[in-house]
Amino acid sequence: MITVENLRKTYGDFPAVVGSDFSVESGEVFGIVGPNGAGKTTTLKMLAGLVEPTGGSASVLGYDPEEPAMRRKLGFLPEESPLYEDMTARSYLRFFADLYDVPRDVADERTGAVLDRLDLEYRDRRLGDMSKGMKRKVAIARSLVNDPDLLIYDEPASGLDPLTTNVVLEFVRELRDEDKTVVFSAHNLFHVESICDRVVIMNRGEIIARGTVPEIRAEHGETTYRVFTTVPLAETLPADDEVDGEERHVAVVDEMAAVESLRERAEAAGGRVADIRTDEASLEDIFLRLAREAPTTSEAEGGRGEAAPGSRGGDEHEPRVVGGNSQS
Ligand SMILES: Nc1ncnc2c1ncn2[C@@H]1O[C@H](COP(=O)(O)OP(=O)(O)OP(=O)(O)O)[C@@H](O)[C@H]1O
Repeated sequence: MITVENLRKTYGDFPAVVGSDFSVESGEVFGIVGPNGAGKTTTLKMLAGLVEPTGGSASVLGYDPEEPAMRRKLGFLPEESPLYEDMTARSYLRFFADLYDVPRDVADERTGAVLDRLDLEYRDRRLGDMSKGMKRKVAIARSLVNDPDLLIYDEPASGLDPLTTNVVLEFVRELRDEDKTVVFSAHNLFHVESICDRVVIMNRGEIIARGTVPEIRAEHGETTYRVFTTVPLAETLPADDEVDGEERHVAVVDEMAAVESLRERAEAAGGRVADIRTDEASLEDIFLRLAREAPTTSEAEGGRGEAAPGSRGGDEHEPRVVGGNSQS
């Protein structure tokens, strides 16, 4: 559905996207995640044909994104939706239906169903009098007016209250169930973790990790085990809770071999391992670590463009030493 090869964008001298490679399969929810300035919006705009790449290529729905035919098959939600303040939601959606040559009755039914699912009331209210969340829902309905197979959403839930965020994210999840493909950006990792099939993590214009959330966890995250024993061992500390009058001691280890060793020694000491709890790194933990390991700003300013094309996932992404000091 989307193939991106060594896609780059430089604004003047500033490399906003330094060479992305990824593909999005039909029916996926694909997340592009990263902090402010990572290059997410620039990437999405290149896919939507709104920003011309400086280099590399993108194929979207089998088209070059610049081709008008592609845009008719796409639903794009910009980060800030430019809504016409004096129009009502209804007239605004009809206006876009006309632009896409969608008959009004079809458009009314289609967008009405979307707004029902998004719980938007007051459809005859001026857009200028609507809250941010309401406007976002209208913009989402607008993105579906032409019944596209592919949706590109820039930060769909950014700045919304928790309830509205849930409604919007749940809606995105449901789009997948209807065989739509969704590519969306977020800086809130929780949003991505809960609904994406696959993600790329971007930082300072480059992709620093990619895969399903479990794959990224396996590759970049640390799993630790809290092992509860009924007898004290060299590396255990007393645990707060007793269970049925039985003492609990706890050790934190990061390998199954260490868990086994604790088990053997607890049994040798007349006790046992009573419980093992696994703590998995959240995407947030992994992201913070990867971002720390990424180039410093000084390297980024002079060196984003020198980066090898393509992803820097996996072994390629060793912490790099800058000016003799690695980031700590
Ligand atoms: N039109 C432009 N001219 C010059 N620089 C730009 C332009 N658009 C974006 N940039 C710069 O490119 C970098 C990437 O911006 P981009 O908007 O793609 O990031 P982002 O990940 O979407 O960030 P945010 O979460 O803040 O929206 C930023 O440093 C930004 O200042």
